[in-house]
Amino acid sequence: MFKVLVSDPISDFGIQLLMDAPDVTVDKKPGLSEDELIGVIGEYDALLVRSQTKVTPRIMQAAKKLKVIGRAGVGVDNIDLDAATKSGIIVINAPDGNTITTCEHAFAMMMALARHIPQAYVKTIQGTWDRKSFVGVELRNKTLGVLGMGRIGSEVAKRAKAFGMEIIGFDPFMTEERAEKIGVKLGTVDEIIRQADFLTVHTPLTAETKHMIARPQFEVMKKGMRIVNCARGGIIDELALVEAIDEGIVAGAAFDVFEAEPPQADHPFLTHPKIIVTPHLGASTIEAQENVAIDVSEQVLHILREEPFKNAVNMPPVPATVMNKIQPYFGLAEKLGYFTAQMSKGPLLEIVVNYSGDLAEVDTQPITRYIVKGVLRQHLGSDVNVVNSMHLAKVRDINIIVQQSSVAKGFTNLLSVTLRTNEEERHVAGTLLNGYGERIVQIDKYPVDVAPEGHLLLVKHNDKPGLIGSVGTLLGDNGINIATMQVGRKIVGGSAIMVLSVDKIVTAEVIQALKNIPDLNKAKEIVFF
Ligand SMILES: NC(=O)C1=CN([C@@H]2O[C@H](COP(=O)(O)OP(=O)(O)OC[C@H]3O[C@@H](n4cnc5c(N)ncnc54)[C@H](O)[C@@H]3O)[C@@H](O)[C@H]2O)C=CC1
Ligand SMILES: O=C(O)C(=O)COP(=O)(O)O
Repeated sequence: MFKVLVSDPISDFGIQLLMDAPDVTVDKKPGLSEDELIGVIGEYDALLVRSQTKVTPRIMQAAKKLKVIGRAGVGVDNIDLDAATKSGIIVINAPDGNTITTCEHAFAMMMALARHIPQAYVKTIQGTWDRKSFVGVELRNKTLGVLGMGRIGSEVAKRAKAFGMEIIGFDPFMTEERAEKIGVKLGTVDEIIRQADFLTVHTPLTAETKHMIARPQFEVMKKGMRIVNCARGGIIDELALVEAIDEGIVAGAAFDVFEAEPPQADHPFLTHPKIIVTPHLGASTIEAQENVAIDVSEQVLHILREEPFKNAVNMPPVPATVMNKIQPYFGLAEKLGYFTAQMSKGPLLEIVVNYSGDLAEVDTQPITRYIVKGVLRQHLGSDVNVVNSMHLAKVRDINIIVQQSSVAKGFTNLLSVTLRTNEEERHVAGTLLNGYGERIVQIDKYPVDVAPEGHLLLVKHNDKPGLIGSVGTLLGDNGINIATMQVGRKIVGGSAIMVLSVDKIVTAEVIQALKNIPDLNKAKEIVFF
């Protein structure tokens, strides 16, 4: 039974899928402190959060069973991604479910700012009928600067067009064609801040975007411009903004997010007459909360059940079309890595992976993660997974070389793994055969055809008459049934290998007895999972 902890308020309707799953129990414990979370996290397989729960390295260390952290929303800046990756915990988010809701909130904030709605409301309900102090401005014919033209920024731009605004945007990934399609002029950050009557930011908070709007930017802004931040606190320097408003450069600001949340009681935004604020409500609609909770619940369930999943934040993104092509190789990749590692002696220095045939034409990074996972699992067991395999190899100074070639030695696809240790170099190649599934087709220099499953016995010997019979007799005498047998050799009478799939474990004594057979050079049992 998988245990899921929900530590922030997340839509019940959205997590119904998890609550109904027969193999899952869900505990809702919103508002736990870091220490409280550390106290309970050890028993959980999955953690579901929004932005309140700060998932720190200390929590991750205590989370011995945790496989996945699901963020019911977009921003994952409350989750220490490096610590998650090192601990092999998959972090997923729900990037699409709150786009429109947050865009609408940014728009509501921009309109409230233009027409002083919050300030006018307060005065009116206090009994003052003040029509002079709240003369606003129209949005029509104003220039809206949009920094960050991803999902939310693009939707804001589309709506601004309907209000008759000119839009000038910047995003490192925005092409001229796409900008033209949504009616946005592209500009540099400098051009945007000089021209904007309204400026709205929709980037994540990164080292690059932190304080991207600060004193030097305020100094060149159009006098009387207005600023909206419904993305992340810290993109705009809060103290520099207050100064810019007090100096008359900025006419007003609307903020949904703060550098520290919740802000201290004496935060200058909370009392400034020209700044309006909301308590991080951008994603807070019934629709968005249901959407993100459904999305994240579906993916968490897939991860717990070891099924394919999407929206991982601490793994490279793979488009669905590519994923469909590469996913069938994941099992083979891990088995090849595991097989080669079991064959090898000595500390591992290098893993060389070669993709050929069909595999040379797709992004195979995720397959490499499975190979490395297979290699490392021999010694690290369940501590290694596809999230941390590359990291664990790196910290052990294991070099990973990935090669591609279009020729696949007669196969439509071929995946080969070579391990270099300080003692030897071992090599295994496999393929996915239509109708037959996973096959190992080469071991070191020998061609074979073996299904990577169960127990295999790998024997190196000299190609001499009677040797196969001796091996069969010895195994038979020890009650070990041979299911299949493959012999591979390069030249008649030269060195050869035998791969036997056997029905039960071959004990150390039997291995030793095999090694005593004349002309039998090596015997090794290989197991699969
Ligand atoms: N207030 C709230 O409750 C909510 C806030 N958010 C926040 O809104 C922001 C945007 O979310 P989405 O549009 O869904 O993300 P997104 O990933 O679709 O878009 C972000 C865009 O920012 C761009 N970007 C990154 N660095 C940049 C830079 N230096 N200059 C200009 N652009 C840059 C990226 O290329 C990307 O296109 C995120 O920070 C997210 O956490 C999202 C949902 C709710
Ligand atoms: O999705 C995001 O990035 C948000 O900021 C929304 O945060 P929340 O889930 O409302 O705590």
